[in-house]
Amino acid sequence: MSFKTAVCQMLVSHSKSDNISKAKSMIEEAVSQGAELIIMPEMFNCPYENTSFPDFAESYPDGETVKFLAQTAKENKIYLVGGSVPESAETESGRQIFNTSFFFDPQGQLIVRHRKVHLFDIDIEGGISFRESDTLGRGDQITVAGTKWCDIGLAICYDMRFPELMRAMVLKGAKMILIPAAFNTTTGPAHWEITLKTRAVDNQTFVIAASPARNLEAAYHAYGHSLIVDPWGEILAEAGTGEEIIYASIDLELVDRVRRQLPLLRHRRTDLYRLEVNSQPMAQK
Ligand SMILES: NC(=O)CC(=O)C(=O)O
Repeated sequence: MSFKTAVCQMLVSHSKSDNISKAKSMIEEAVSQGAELIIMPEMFNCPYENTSFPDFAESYPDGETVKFLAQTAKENKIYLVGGSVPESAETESGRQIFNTSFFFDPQGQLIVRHRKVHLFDIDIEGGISFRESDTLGRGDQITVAGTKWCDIGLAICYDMRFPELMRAMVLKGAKMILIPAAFNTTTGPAHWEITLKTRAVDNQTFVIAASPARNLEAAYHAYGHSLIVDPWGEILAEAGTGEEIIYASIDLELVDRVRRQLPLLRHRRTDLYRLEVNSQPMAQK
């Protein structure tokens, strides 16, 4: 059995309400094309910059964006990954903002939320510097969502660079990994495609990464090139740098076929090495 998935590579502006309206029209377009699983980009309601995260932050379940996501999933009877948004939440160490992805089912119920686990604190000579930890707290869970098709792993952008996290999701049963992301024009050309293809080939899963469109008026220039890769490492769909929806038909039988013919997971030498996982078994809502 296969189903259609879509990635909405949308242009993000400085207006939250415009971003939500744009997301709505792109999601409706994808639904009209038969998509049942739709993935939005990282920070789709907010410019990707530390100065904006606190201003755009909202809480679950009453925030404008999360309400919109739940309602849109329900109205259209789709699985909807709400890219990510700045989430404001009370924690043991006080109020914090997280870079959070909310994943809704076709009844509009939250299945899981993933808070970005690895914060993007980097300084690349002649390129980009960014410190998410200036404004954001980090999540502490490995996130796998149960859906009617299969278990699906969820991570955000920089998380994809950590193969242990991806493997941990796969060991929990994930056959697909979804990654709202916003690489940039320094790291994107160098690492985006090779990293996504490698995660797909190592884990023999579908990997779907959703980027914002490139906005040259923004402080942070997203790479674009949203990508859908199959478990054999084939690219099923790739966006350019502008606003665009990409689609692919997902046949989960391919995961089983590839794993049967090339049994990497079974051939692991767990007598020699082993992945130790310390997080809770499942992300909490
Ligand atoms: N923006 C990110 O979180 C990650 C990124 O751009 C990179 O890893 O490169």
